[in-house]
Amino acid sequence: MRERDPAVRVEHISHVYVSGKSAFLALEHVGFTLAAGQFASLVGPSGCGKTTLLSIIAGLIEPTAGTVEIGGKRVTGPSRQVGYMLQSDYLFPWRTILDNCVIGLEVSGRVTDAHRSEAVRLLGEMGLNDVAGKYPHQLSGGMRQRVALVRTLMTSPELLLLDEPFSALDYQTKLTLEEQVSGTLKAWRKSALLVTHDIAEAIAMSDRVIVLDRGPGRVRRDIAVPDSIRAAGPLKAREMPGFHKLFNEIWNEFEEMEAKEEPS
Ligand SMILES: Nc1ncnc2c1ncn2[C@@H]1O[C@H](COP(=O)(O)OP(=O)(O)OP(=O)(O)O)[C@@H](O)[C@H]1O
Repeated sequence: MRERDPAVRVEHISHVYVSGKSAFLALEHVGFTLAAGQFASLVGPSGCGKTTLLSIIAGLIEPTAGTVEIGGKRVTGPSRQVGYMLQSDYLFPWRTILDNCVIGLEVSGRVTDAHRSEAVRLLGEMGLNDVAGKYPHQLSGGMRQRVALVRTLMTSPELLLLDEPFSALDYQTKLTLEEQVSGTLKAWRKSALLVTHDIAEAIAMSDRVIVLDRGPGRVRRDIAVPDSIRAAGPLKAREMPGFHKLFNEIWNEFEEMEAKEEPS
């Protein structure tokens, strides 16, 4: 990636799902740019196309129109530059935690002892000491999500796509993980796009919150999170002045979208 290339450039993305004779416009003219090292959240009403957009950026779905560039290169299919982390951790139950962590590298035939040591070090950084030889069923949901993050980071992606990775966790675990993931991604200078239904989580973790409009999805608002909130980190962000004002601003966008939908 050249110095000035953004992590992601999404231009005029539209997507139509076709099944049989019916067609459904899921996204229309979506465009935004994410600078290298930035963390942005995508929020919007259920069904507005957030996962579709993430899948297009990941190269898993070809858009009907428009282009995506990652690190200055046009996306034409899945790429090693992108790591995907989902609500479910998708760890293989028959593999140890360490073997799960290096699976992405193993697939491309490049696992070394140094990689295994790095995975153990990263697990330790995420507060997971002494788990390398265990199996996924021996770990809690929050621990497994941390393993999933280590597995994602092991392939050295430039961009992480996070699709509701914390939504299945209890509140306390979720806050702890938000803090750990955010700290790790900042330390590694990774760019990330997080899809979440949780407005507080979006503000607490991000440099920007992108609000998608009710279907067909379009960018409705692109809101910068003030420096004071960003600098506080996810846990403390919620106590910062300005947090609730921003929360209400985004909440009002959702209310306006809902009001527009209601039959007159
Ligand atoms: N394979 C598909 N075929 C047809 N329609 C689809 C398909 N996948 C998604 N859709 C529709 O496209 C729209 C956008 O779906 P998508 O899952 O991207 O929304 P979302 O914002 O992620 O939803 P949620 O917040 O509920 O997870 C929805 O109306 C959905 O029903």
